[in-house]
Amino acid sequence: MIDVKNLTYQAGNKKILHGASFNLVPGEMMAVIGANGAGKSTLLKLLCREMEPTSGSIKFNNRDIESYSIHDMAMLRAVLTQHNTVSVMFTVKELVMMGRYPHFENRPSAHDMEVVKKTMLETGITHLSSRNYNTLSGGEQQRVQLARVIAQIYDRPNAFLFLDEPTNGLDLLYQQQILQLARNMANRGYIVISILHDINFASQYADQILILKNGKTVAFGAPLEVINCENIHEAFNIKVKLMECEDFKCPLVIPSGLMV
Ligand SMILES: Nc1ncnc2c1ncn2[C@@H]1O[C@H](COP(=O)(O)OP(=O)(O)OP(=O)(O)O)[C@@H](O)[C@H]1O
Repeated sequence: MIDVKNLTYQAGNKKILHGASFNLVPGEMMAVIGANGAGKSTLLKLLCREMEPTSGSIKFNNRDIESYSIHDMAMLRAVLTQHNTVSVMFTVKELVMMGRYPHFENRPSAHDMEVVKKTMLETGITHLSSRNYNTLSGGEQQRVQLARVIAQIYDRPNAFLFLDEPTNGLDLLYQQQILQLARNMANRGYIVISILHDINFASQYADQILILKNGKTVAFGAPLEVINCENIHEAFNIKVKLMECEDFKCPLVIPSGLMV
């Protein structure tokens, strides 16, 4: 369970995040959407404990996150960041094994190797196993990175998966594959939080959506409750039209011009 209350982050005089509050239960996927500079990455960094909040609280499974050791945090949450350049030559299998580093000291156990094998199978990258990671396409690399973070928490059913714009730079097929893999993790009981730029992907894949603008919460709730013209105007400063679509949890959002 993740319980966030009144989370605020300030840099100098600038409030970057103001009083964000939400809670998520196992099996839920939350998308964080909002315009550039809305505070999405700041929120994710606070959740990862990469930065400390100015005020407010974050509880993971009913415990303040500060009470977890660094090792416990590595067992509890895995993070897919945006920039994953690898300067040394690693095979795909070696890179996915990095996700298991918090689980062993010198050598991976048979269990670690089994987890890497299963994760590669589930993310559809087994055929790339011996390839040099740096020779893969952007979409293939993103799937390998996702396999790495899934391997980190594969055998931790109460864990969380945090994704920072995981579909960035990917074609439509890879975008769908990455989000489906994230959705599958939520369906297995993990809590997944993903920053997304595409509102329609957010409403298609997420159970909850947090909409931010200038660090403030515009809305938090199920796609049907929060995806409407008013909230999208408010958050993105654009006009939109809504179109009913059978397979979506809420109407499709179609940009229809700038606000005057
Ligand atoms: N340490 C800092 N000092 C001053 N301003 C900061 C600091 N960190 C972030 N900001 C500002 O806070 C705002 C929110 O940044 P953040 O990276 O969280 O936005 P975002 O919603 O992830 O944006 P994007 O969609 O462009 O990635 C931005 O205007 C950014 O310039």
